[in-house]
Amino acid sequence: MEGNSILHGKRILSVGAGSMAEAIIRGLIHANAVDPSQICVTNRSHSDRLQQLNKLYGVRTVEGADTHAKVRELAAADVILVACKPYDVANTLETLVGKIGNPVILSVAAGISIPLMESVLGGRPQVVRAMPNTACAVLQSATAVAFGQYCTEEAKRLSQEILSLLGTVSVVEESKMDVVTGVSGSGPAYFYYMVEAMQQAAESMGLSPETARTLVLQTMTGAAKMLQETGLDARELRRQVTSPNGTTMAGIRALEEADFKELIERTISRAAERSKEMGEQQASLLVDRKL
Ligand SMILES: NC(=O)C1=CN([C@@H]2O[C@H](COP(=O)(O)OP(=O)(O)OC[C@H]3O[C@@H](n4cnc5c(N)ncnc54)[C@H](O)[C@@H]3O)[C@@H](O)[C@H]2O)C=CC1
Ligand SMILES: O=C(O)[C@@H]1CCC=N1
Repeated sequence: MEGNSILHGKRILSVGAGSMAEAIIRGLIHANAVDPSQICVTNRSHSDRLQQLNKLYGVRTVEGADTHAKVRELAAADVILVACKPYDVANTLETLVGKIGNPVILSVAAGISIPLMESVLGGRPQVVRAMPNTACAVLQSATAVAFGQYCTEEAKRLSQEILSLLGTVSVVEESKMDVVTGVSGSGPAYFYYMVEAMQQAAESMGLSPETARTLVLQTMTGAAKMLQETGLDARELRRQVTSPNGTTMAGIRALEEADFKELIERTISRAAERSKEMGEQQASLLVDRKL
């Protein structure tokens, strides 16, 4: 662990202990970027889940109901990772008001806008909205980030440092976050779906499950490495696989007949729309509550 890192001695409190919180915690611990004692996790319920995270990663935990300990953790936090479901964000942030200093509020919640979070927190909170993906767990996330109006340079550097330990970081305008969510937040699931489909097809055509898994996984990994390491774009790499009138051409033709590119556009667009919709729902609930 680097003693001179901007993360040195910083306290990170994760509000939420689900898949995304675990992916980030696992990544930070595996990157050897923080000492487990710098991370504390809290959850609304399920103390067995907190115990599990403590056992797996050595992080500290506080139970939702453990009020004194929680108040202490909130007051001391340098970064509060908001990793609960989008519909829980506003209520969760409300419970922080008056109990926190001026930490970086690092939200990974899909759809929930920076202005909404700023308005719930009141004052001049340092809100950072990020959209990582679960590959944080293996330090390969494609993360996009947008900064709120009250973020200091230090807050921007701190959040970027944390996120860049977990993979690539692209700074975007907040208005692009729904699209980002459709592309790279949900993206791993499309990829896994493709893997499932290829494995299923391979098995139904007579390959053993083990052979199907090995061939499909290595094909995906090899193709991803070719994209990264050759610097060639996908179209050129595809051309190199496609012999005139050969097998690949026959396979690609089936994808074209099914309008594969249009299907992918629809897939990303639906996910992006859902992100926008979730944000709008939460914003209107908040307006209703204030009336
Ligand atoms: N799963 C993914 O691939 C990605 C998820 N996200 C975002 O991450 C967030 C979490 O998603 P998941 O981890 O998949 O959900 P999840 O359902 O696995 O975890 C959410 C956790 O938050 C806890 N929680 C709810 N309210 C709380 C409160 N007031 N205090 C403490 N804990 C509370 C719940 O008990 C639960 O453990 C969501 O907002 C999602 O949009 C973002 C990028 C990718
Ligand atoms: O499915 C979801 O809503 C979350 C956000 C991006 C990936 N998973």
